[in-house]
Amino acid sequence: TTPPTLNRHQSEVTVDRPKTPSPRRDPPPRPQSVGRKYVLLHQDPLPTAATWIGQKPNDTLTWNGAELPFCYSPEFDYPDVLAYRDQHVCMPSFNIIGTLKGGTSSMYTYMQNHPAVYSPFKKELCWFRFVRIPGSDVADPDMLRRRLPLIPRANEHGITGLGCPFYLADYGVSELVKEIFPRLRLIVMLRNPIDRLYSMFNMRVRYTDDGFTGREKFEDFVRCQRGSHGNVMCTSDHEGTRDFIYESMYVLHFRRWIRDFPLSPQWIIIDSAEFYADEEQTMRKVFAHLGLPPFDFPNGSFRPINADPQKAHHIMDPKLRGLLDEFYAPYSEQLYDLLDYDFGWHDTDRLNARRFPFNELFHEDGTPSNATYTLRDDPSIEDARFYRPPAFGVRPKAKKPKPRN
Ligand SMILES: Nc1ncnc2c1ncn2[C@@H]1O[C@H](COP(=O)(O)OS(=O)(=O)O)[C@@H](OP(=O)(O)O)[C@H]1O
Repeated sequence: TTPPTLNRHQSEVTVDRPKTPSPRRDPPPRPQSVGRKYVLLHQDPLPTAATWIGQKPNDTLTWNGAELPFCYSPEFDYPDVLAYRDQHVCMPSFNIIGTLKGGTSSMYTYMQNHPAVYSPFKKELCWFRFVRIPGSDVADPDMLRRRLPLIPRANEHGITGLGCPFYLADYGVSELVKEIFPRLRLIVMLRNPIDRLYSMFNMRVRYTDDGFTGREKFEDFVRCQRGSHGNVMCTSDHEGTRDFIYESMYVLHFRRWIRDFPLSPQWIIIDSAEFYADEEQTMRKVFAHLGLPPFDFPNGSFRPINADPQKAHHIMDPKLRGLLDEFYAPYSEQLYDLLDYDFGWHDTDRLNARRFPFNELFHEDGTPSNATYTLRDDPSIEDARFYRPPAFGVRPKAKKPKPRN
């Protein structure tokens, strides 16, 4: 067939194709459940799910003696919105949807080392975050397909995938993913919620964006991230600046996501601590689960990406850490129940001896309740100075460069 002509200003491209049976009208049967709830990478043996990756071509291609998975083709089962350029766009097979500061950039980078993984334009193609902004040029559905790797027809063995760790905590993304990429592998890296929060804060201070000046103290930030007048944790109403504290309440995000994607081997859930401790072993398992042949990483491949260069720029007060431990423990425990796995993030013996009614802060569906809890109960935090970030989108003015003499 002649390749379709592409007009960038057209939103739909008509393609003349011979009348062959359409996989969209007559989709291949879904694989049966493999009997496990989901894939947590400590499980051994891993459930095999390689058949989910793509349609098998008639001719197989092997690499290092193993058969390679097949790049998703728009002809396979994707909606028209992505079906152009005929078979030449490789659709994502996986997306690292969370969690921010969980080691996602390293995971993404290490995955790109595999010869059968095609690299898209960049990691954070967060298409579903922007698709709903009316009147914005980023709402263009061409945005995603223009940035996906183009695969020559003869070389469609291999997969591609994206990394948008914002998605886990975003509202409304799971519905869109279900609509557009119903079989996307959802990779989530879960890090100790306090370390994640601290890492997130440090990055913002380092980059002085999102309204940060670079002089914020972690205590002030935690005390009132959203300027909620001294109420501890200042939980989000999901507007404006991202709520980093809320982002670490993983169970709330999972509850939303599993409405559209029940726990199944479509999920790959990774304990970041285990990944940091042995990157190679984790990568081996991720590749195996994606149906990719094993890959021997060259020496020196596991340099941490996005590491905070000045870890000690502001030391976390141990009392504050204790308070955050108390705050997050109930959410983490619910996560352990949901995933049937204890990440061991909190000092549970100490916490069992002292409990705050944090659950009252949220309704079952994760929306904040009117209940408040004040830090005044904690004698370690008395001189409250409230940090109030400016509204989202307001950036400090760029400094004018000094004129040279
Ligand atoms: N291999 C390895 N070993 C140990 N630690 C590692 C590794 N890879 C990433 N990291 C740490 O993960 C943090 C960055 O996470 P992300 O890449 O997900 O950040 S981002 O959301 O993409 O900005 C960042 O944490 P902090 O240094 O605490 O900020 C990285 O140091």
